[in-house]
Amino acid sequence: MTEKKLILGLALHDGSGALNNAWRAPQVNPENYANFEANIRYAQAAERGKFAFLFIPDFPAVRGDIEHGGVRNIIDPMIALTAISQATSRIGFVATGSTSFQEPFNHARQFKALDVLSHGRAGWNAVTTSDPAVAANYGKPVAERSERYQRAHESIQIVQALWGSWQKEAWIKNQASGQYIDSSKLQPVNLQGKYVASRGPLAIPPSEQGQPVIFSSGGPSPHLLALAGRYASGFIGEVWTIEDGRAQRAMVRRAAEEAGRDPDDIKFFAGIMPTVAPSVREGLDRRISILGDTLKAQVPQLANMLGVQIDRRRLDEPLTTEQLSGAYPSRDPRSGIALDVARQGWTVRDILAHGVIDYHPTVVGPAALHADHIQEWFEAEAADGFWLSPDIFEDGVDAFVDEVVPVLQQRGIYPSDYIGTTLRENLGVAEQYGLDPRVVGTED
Ligand SMILES: Cc1cc2nc3c(=O)[nH]c(=O)nc-3n(C[C@H](O)[C@H](O)[C@H](O)COP(=O)(O)O)c2cc1C
Repeated sequence: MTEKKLILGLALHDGSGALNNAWRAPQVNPENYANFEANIRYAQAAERGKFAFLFIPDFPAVRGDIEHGGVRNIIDPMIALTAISQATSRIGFVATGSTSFQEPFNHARQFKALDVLSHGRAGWNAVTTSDPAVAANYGKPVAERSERYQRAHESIQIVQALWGSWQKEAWIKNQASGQYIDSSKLQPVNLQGKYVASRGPLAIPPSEQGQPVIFSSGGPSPHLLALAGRYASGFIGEVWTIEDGRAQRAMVRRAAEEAGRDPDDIKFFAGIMPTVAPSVREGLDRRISILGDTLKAQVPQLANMLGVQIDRRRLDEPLTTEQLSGAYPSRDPRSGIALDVARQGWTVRDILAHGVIDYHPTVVGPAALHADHIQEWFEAEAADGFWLSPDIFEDGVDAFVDEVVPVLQQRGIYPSDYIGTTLRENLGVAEQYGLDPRVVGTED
């Protein structure tokens, strides 16, 4: 049995859950969007399950079907995590911050402050954000990709330099001598890039983990790989199959090596959207009762994925033999899974309730099924860990922690306790303070 243990993270966003319509589920308080106590409860449950981190995606704009679907975003990641940090002691916090719209000095200050007040548990998911609705909120156009990534390289380097600008031995705080700071160890960084700049220094001391950990998320474009390879300790991918996971994890590790780093210093995370229930049937029914008519609206997309006509009025019938023999997976990476589920003979409604159109693989059913999925991917080296988006946070986090986590622990692939007190220790990534001396230059 391998000594290496898998790592878990939990997505937090609107206080309801990852399912469409989660805010309408009877066990959910529809005010949870503005109710921080709910997020604190979920964080404490995840900590009971020894999760290494909470992950907060962020698209600061009104987008999507807000009229019926809810806001699908957290009010403010840094403020939410500040509150949560005071009600937890081990779990880490990875918040998204856009390099395209924030100044590096703001990022450096906020993330290091969170790191210090959480005693070394902060991480920054540095994204380039290409959503025009977000850009409009900052009064800017969406820059083209190479500019966004150049700005991202400059931003992360400036942020890390600012983090290191209060050197480890700078804080004398000698009440007898009267010397507070050794000012030779708190010096400006004087960094001027093409898009961003900062003089510094940043007046925040090191945390217990030195400085926050950097994460990257997205598809494996050459731009993103070059960024992640240089700076990221965690990479959140978007993969539906073990083969995809293996390929993307290998790409991310290679990118780290090419940047002069140890590939084990970047952990690859796959997503999973769990519905834990006593049986698959009960899990599907739980999802159907919440998803309601949104399932019917997904029928044309399913038909496209499988290359067949599907009549919306025949939602409660399986695909016919003719439909199945004519079906083939489209270019949509989820269509192979959809076809497998269809071939098992489920009705169209049930196929959709399996989450075949969700944005990460969905597992529905008893704990052992979830553990099998996770173990299979982990042992195939398709992921170092998973970030979970439970269907309904209110009872879905507890169900995963109380039912699935013990199975993973019994199988010897998940730790029975936290390795340490900092995010860096619990991810198993190297110490770093300031810039990484192994990493030089920006994107070619
Ligand atoms: C799992 C995952 C989570 C992401 N989270 C965010 C996010 O919270 N905010 C954001 O602006 N972009 C997010 N992204 C988008 C990516 O960072 C990136 O912008 C996207 O893949 C487009 O790539 P490009 O910038 O190279 O065009 C996420 C992507 C993935 C796969």
